[in-house]
Amino acid sequence: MKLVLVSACALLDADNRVLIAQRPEGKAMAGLWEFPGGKVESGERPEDSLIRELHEELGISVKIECLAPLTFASHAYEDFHLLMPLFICRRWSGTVTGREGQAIKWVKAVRLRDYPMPAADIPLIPHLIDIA
Ligand SMILES: Nc1nc2c([nH]c(=O)n2[C@H]2C[C@H](O)[C@@H](COP(=O)(O)OP(=O)(O)OP(=O)(O)O)O2)c(=O)[nH]1
Repeated sequence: MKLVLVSACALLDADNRVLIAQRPEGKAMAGLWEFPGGKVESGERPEDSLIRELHEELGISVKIECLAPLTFASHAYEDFHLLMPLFICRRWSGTVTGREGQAIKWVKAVRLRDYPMPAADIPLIPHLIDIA
């Protein structure tokens, strides 16, 4: 099966709220709430890919040293296997904005289960609760 590498980030605010974004209509898994990020392109480091996506999707600038690895998802979807490192980030510049029209929300880690997320993300929630 095809292995797809996706970098994702849990942005955490001063109250330990986590940022989630809603996948837009027309995309696979539309309507589900996800951690910002995206596919790592060939030749790209996962961290650089994430920094690029955070800028494109949310309009913020993140320094590589502000990304800390938390855990990863390894999940078999029907048509591909997802390997997704999850970083956390508490420091960025700029204001978080849904630049691609996506809804965004700051949510307490213990409330993440109230938002439908992709199957791969469910096992990540306890890790975020642990650090909150
Ligand atoms: N960014 C992100 N993607 C996730 C999460 N959980 C999860 O299963 N995914 C999946 C959804 C997609 O299949 C893939 C991320 O791809 P993407 O958002 O860059 O690309 P896409 O689906 O828009 O596809 P494409 O049009 O770029 O090919 O990882 C998550 O928490 N965040």
